[in-house]
Amino acid sequence: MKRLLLIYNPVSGKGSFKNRIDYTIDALQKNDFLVTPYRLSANENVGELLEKLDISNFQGIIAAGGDGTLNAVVSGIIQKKIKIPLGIIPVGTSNDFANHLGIKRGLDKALDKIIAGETKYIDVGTINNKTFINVVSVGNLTSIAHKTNVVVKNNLGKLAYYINVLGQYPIFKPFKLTIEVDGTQHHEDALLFFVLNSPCAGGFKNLAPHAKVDDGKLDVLVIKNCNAFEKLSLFLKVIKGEHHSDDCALYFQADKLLVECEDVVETDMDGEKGPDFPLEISCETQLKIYC
Ligand SMILES: Nc1ncnc2c1ncn2[C@@H]1O[C@H](COP(=O)(O)OP(=O)(O)OP(=O)(O)O)[C@@H](O)[C@H]1O
Repeated sequence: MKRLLLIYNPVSGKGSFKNRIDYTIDALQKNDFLVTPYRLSANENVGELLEKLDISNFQGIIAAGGDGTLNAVVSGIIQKKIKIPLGIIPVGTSNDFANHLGIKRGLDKALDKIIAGETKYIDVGTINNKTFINVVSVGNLTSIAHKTNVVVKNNLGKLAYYINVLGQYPIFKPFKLTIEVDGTQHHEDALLFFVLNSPCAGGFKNLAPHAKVDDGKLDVLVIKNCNAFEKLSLFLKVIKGEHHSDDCALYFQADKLLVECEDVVETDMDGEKGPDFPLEISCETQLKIYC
């Protein structure tokens, strides 16, 4: 039998996966996989866990949770240079990254991908020596994500987040960014800043319309400071994925960038608090996933 390590987050999304573990083990066992479940703790270092477990006994790792769980597990895999494939069971609130990979909600669909055993390599981002799988963001959107009450978020899902975004969008505070790419510096008075691996983030499906997870590049999007009318018009374009050529947006691709900020603003990576400025961001490593 092939051995799989199943790392699950008991609170992701509505916390429902913990009631589906027996079903998951049964489905995989019927297909000749022996499953070792592991219950993730808040802020756990998965790299240390993988070292303790002697991962050479396993043929694959599964992460069951949302984007934050995926970030924790992928960080451990990259940190310990582990080469076995990763399976994803998307049971978080947004699951932006899994959605883009075509791994839809629904346990059976996710398990089918693991059982079928097909794999591919995808890009992973690095920010100040930490790993991100989907997105780095800066700006008020980030503090809204961090401040959105977990209980409310789990009950209302993305709606709680959108209500907060819409309420606070008119009063987003601008910040002064310098982005250095290939020897060129961009100076921007920004409202929001994103570096994306996939096109989807924050529940928006086309935030980076040209992004591909396996092109060795990251997509950079700056929403510039603009007047109230331009803000509203841009927000509507973002929903349709038509914002990237707008005068109030700067959008390009890069494999390496250095970002400095004159103001004090929070950063976010994959929905969790990110490092402080300056940010050294690159797209370097490739991750093998069941897909
Ligand atoms: N056992 C646990 N108890 C409480 N919190 C946990 C536990 N394990 C992990 N966490 C926390 O869960 C968060 C990650 O949640 P995750 O992103 O998977 O779900 P989500 O927010 O519902 O989904 P998404 O990010 O896709 O919207 C991290 O902050 C992590 O520290």
